[in-house]
Amino acid sequence: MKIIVIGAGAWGTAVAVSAARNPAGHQVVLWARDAAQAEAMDSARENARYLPGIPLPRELQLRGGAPDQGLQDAVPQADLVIVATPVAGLRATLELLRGSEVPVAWLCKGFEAVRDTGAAHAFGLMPHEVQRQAAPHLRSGALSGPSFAQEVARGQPTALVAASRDTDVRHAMVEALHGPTLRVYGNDDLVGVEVGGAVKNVLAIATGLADGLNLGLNARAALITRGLAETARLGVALGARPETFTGLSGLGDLVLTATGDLSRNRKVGLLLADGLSLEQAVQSLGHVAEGVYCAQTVWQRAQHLGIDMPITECVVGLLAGELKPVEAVAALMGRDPKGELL
Ligand SMILES: NC(=O)c1ccc[n+]([C@@H]2O[C@H](COP(=O)([O-])OP(=O)(O)OC[C@H]3O[C@@H](n4cnc5c(N)ncnc54)[C@H](O)[C@@H]3O)[C@@H](O)[C@H]2O)c1
Ligand SMILES: O=P(O)(O)OC[C@H](O)CO
Repeated sequence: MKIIVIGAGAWGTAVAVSAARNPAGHQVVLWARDAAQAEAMDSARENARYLPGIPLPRELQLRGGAPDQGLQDAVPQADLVIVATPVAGLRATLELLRGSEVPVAWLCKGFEAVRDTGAAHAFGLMPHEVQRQAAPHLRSGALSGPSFAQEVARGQPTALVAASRDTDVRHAMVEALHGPTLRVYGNDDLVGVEVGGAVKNVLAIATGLADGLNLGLNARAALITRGLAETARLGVALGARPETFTGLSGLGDLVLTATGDLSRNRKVGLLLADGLSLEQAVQSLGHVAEGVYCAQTVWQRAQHLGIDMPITECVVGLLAGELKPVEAVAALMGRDPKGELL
């Protein structure tokens, strides 16, 4: 296959490396938005800024620059385009691909913040809703699941989920990436996969904070399980199937991100517990932590649908500086008793 990966951050680079190493012998181009970054990666054969220590396979081609500097000409020849920007860059990238017949997969995990577009809709959108506005005829889907870039790039065993309502798009994602160290499962529940991938980032901030405050392992397990319950409540209200939330993009990614110290979202929570401001925490990461940007929009969608998401509500209050950690704990523990399955 001919594969173009747009976005040379940690995850785009890891996925491009993995596809280039696939025994099927794909031709893979990694497209950085900055031509100088592409040149630096090409001469060092490493993405020193976003994925240091991982040699780029000889077969992987590095390109970069504005889309009119070759990207738009290359797309029609591709069999799959993978968009690896953060959610904030998804709309603009999909607008470039509007009209293309090539299957497109996005890797970002979050909901679009209203401020990204200035659009008049009342709340932030899920990635597939952004696609419907930006490139309505695109054949597309999401690639998600528990996957730290560093581990995928090192070839450590990983399982992903390829979500699309279009069977051919699911197959293109599986064909591009399924291999000896990467299992890619198909799922047609795009809403469920996107909700799981977005909300786990918010919940990982909560567990990072709880762990940083030494609230204990019981608290962490409670946040993960009750966090999954509120994720599923929102997802089902948005049209997802409940069983998706026990799958790779639900339970799988939540456990990984909430407990794995490679997570940037978890790190934000740990840094906030250390007393850093949100701005300092985000600055010190050097990478995107989508939970910071999508907590508010997840909460807006939940409110709009009348869905109770108490942990997300606390994270929103904490990130906005309206709630102190001790107040958040008191708010969660002080809720009225209720049935577990409600
Ligand atoms: N890193 C991981 O382990 C991992 C795994 C799975 C999914 N993801 C998701 O993939 C997405 C990208 O994450 P990452 O780890 O590569 O981030 P990163 O911070 O390592 O890199 C971000 C990349 O996006 C580019 N970028 C930033 N803002 C942009 C914009 N507005 N438009 C276009 N490009 C922009 C940057 O130049 C950089 O190349 C996120 O949504 C993240 O949640 C990451
Ligand atoms: O580092 P995080 O918190 O953005 O998480 C990375 C991946 O989404 C884990 O699956």
